[in-house]
Amino acid sequence: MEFTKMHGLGNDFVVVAHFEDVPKAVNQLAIDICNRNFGVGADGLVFILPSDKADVRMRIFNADGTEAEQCGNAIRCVAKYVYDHKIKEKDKLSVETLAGIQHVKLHIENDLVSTVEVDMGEPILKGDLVPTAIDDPEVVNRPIEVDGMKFYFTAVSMGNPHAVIYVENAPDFDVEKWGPKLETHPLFPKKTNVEFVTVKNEHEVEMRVWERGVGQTLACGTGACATGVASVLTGQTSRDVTVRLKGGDLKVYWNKEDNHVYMTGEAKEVFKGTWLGEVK
Ligand SMILES: N[C@@H](CCC[C@H](N)C(=O)O)C(=O)O
Repeated sequence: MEFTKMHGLGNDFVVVAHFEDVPKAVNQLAIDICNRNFGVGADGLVFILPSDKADVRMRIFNADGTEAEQCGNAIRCVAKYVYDHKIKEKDKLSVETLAGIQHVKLHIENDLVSTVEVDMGEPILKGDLVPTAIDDPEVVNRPIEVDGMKFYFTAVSMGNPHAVIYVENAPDFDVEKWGPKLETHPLFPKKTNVEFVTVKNEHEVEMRVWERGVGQTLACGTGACATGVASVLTGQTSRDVTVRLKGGDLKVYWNKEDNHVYMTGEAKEVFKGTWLGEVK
């Protein structure tokens, strides 16, 4: 199976673009291919597929084999792949995902996509998609206890679940210790992505992330969007923020007019390869 290795700020993906649909045993394939010792190594496996509703369809599988509804960094990689490989030669694309159709604008330099702006749609603050079992419309700063430690989380869905937690110093926070305990807390029936955030000023936050089904990653696009929304809801930032992640920066803008969240950042193609394992 031919693949391309891509990343958005170090959130890395094995991208496969020549299938009509995903293989039957896709969950095991994702586990095998994402393995950093015995496979290619990646945070996720991404398929770019034909769509009858949009320019292309994206399906994203986490390193543990589970399918995610949405992935902000992967959408930017998909958009870059589609333009750079001349699958569609236009600078505005629509991408079908399990969380709906996303619209992207491409910024092109020397005939290649450099950065991508994604309309990530409206954040979801209530209902089944919000990562909490409690039927309570109040999403902001809810208490949660793990191993005798109390945190406060703001629940935001960007199509996939996020729990945003403000901490004193995100870059020094022990993500590896607390991330997995929060991801699998009984309060989150579908598990959750967890963002640890420090607000620097009204236009800048620092974020570290523990991703559902993956572990700590260098960046998370939907996590950055959820953080932008949570930071406005908690009155800490303006609607226009730079989210500083381990792998680099993302611009997030939550537009008051249409209630949509816009995310802008880079996407990179790193290498091509052939997967020699079985694809069933
Ligand atoms: N890295 C992604 C999110 C990938 C999916 C996530 N792990 C989930 O299970 O929801 C991003 O850039 O948004």
